[in-house]
Amino acid sequence: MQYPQLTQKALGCFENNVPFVLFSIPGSNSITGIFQKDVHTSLPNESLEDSFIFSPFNLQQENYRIPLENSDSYNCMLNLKEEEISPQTITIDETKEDKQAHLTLVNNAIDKIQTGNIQKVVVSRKKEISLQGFQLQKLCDSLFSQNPSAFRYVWYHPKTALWCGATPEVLIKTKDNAFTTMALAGTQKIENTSIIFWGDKEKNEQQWVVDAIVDSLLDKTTALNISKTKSHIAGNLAHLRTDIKGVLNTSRYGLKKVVEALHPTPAVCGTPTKRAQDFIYKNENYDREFYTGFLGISNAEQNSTDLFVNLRCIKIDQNNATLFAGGGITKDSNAEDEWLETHNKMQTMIQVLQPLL
Ligand SMILES: C=C(O[C@H]1C=CC=C(C(=O)O)[C@@H]1O)C(=O)O
Repeated sequence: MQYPQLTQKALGCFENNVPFVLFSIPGSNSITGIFQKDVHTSLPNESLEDSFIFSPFNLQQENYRIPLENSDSYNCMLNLKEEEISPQTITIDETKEDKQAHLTLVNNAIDKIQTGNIQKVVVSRKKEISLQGFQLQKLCDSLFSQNPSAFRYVWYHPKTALWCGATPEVLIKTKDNAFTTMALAGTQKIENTSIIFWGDKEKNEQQWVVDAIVDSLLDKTTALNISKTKSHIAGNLAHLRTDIKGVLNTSRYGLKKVVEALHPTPAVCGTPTKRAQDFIYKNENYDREFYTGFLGISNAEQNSTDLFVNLRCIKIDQNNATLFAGGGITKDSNAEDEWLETHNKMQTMIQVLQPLL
C-alpha cells in the first residue's frame, strides 16, 4: 500500500467512527497503519499483549486497545519531504492568566519540595487552540514530514477523540526477553547543537529518573546495563538521556507488570512517585487524560513490544486542538524558566498544526 491509500483508509475509519492508528518508529522511513475491522470489539481481558495500546496517565482511568487479531495492518514507505524544523514560524499566543496560573503551580510545587516531602514533581498545563477546519490528510502530511527522530502517531478511537504526537521518550522496547528503556529529563532550547552545557539542576533531575527506573526493574531483570548520559535532540530542544538495557525475567513477570512498575516514571510524575502523584492530582486543576500516559504496539507473533511515553502530543476534537506540556520541578527550579520551558515544548507541536490554523 502507498501513503495516499493508507491515509485514505484512515479517513474512511475516522468518518465511520472506527478506531485506527498510524505510526512511524523513530528513524524509520516507513509508516504503519492498524485499522480495527469493526467499531464494536470486545476485548477479552486486561492483558496488554497483541494490541496497539493507548493508556492514560492515571491507570485508574480506562485504557484503549486495538487488538491486532481483529484489525488490518499495512506498512508503506514514508517518502514525504522532511521539512525544515527550525526556525519556528508560528508562535503560540499565551495569556496573562495562563502564565499566572502556571507560575503559581510551579511555586506551590517548589514550596512543597522545600518541606522535604518530595524531591521532584512534574507539573504541566494544557492550551486550547481553535482550528480553521480539521483535515486528517493535512495533519498526517504535516506530522509525518517533521521530527523524524521521534515516535510519531495519529490515534483515533470514538471514545478518546483524535490524538497525535511526536514523542522523544521510549517507555520500554522488548524483543523476547531483552529490553531497552530510557531516562529522559532536563530540557533546554538549542540554538547551536554543538555546544550544550547542562547545569546541576538538570543533571540531578535526570539522575533521579535513572535511579527510579533501575530500582523499579531490579527484581524483574537478570541483567542491567546503564549507558553514559548524553544529550538527546528533539526538534528545537535538547534533553539528557541515559539508556538502560537488560534481560527481563519474563517467566515471572508479564508485560503488564513490567509496564506498571515503570509507569509513571519521575520524568512525567516525580519522586517519590506516590507523593508526586498526589500533588499532581490535587494541584494541576485539569485532567491529563492520555498526555504522559503511554502508547505503542505489543506483538505476540514477533514477541516484541515498542511502547512510548505520550509527550509532545495534541488532542483534536472537531475544531478544537489541545496542546499539553510540563516540566520537572526541583528545589532549584525558577518559575519563569519553567513557564518558558512549557511554552517551548508546545512550540514544537504547534508547527504540526500550522496547515490547520
Ligand atoms: C513532561 C514533559 O517532559 C519530560 C520529558 C523530558 C524532559 C522533561 C523536563 O525537562 O522536565 C520532562 O521530564 C513534557 O514534555 O511535557
